[in-house]
Amino acid sequence: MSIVIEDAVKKYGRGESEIYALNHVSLQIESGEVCVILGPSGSGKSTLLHMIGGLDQLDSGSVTVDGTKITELGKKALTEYRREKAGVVFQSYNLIAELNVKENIRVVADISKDPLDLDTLIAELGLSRHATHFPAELSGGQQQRCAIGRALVKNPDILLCDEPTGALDSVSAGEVLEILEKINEKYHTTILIITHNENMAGMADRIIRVHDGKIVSNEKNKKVRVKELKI
Ligand SMILES: Nc1ncnc2c1ncn2[C@@H]1O[C@H](COP(=O)(O)OP(=O)(O)OP(=O)(O)O)[C@@H](O)[C@H]1O
Repeated sequence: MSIVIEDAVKKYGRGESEIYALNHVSLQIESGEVCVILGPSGSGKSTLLHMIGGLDQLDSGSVTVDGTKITELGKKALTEYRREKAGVVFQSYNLIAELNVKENIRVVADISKDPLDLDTLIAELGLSRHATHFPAELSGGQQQRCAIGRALVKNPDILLCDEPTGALDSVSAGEVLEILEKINEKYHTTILIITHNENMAGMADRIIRVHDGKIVSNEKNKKVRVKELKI
């Protein structure tokens, strides 16, 4: 799904404490791209991702996904967009502690129109042997792979990942990124990844750099396999 953002503005605070989280941002991401978003803390990366995910509202400007201006959708249509089209993965895995891996993923499958096959997805995530394990019995990397499964089971067109490897060691981070790479290849999901890790940029088709609420660069990149990166 292509993403077009036009003149997006999001401000927080008032008067002296007013800040522009997004300061007249315009950008375009092509369908099926892996896009890595880099920038210092507080530069507006998460705000940008939330807007694309329909999780928050702009003050002005627009976000268009696959030809639909999601910034103009009513409540019901926006909920449907979030439920069907956009999957979100956070640094903290947010799994339900009382449910095992398969059940955590099934919760979302049950409310999706056309979910992926649970067992196939769990195998792709490398979690077949852990399908009946509870979050407390999993490593951080395994928990994040489960969280990715939960975001992916609805077969979204866009997968939005906010620092997905921020809490992981480099080996687990590499495994998570290889899964994102595989998913992009198999399902042609457009994937946006926020990170502080410059080395991750190598896996991107597009690298976007954000600073003080502005896009400072947005460039195509000739990507390499995650395996070849030093994460
Ligand atoms: N709900 C909020 N209320 C007030 N200010 C906010 C809110 N959300 C974000 N901000 C501010 O907007 C700016 C951009 O925040 P954002 O979280 O998008 O940055 P970020 O680049 O994702 O940072 P980090 O890498 O630390 O997660 C920051 O100055 C932040 O303090």
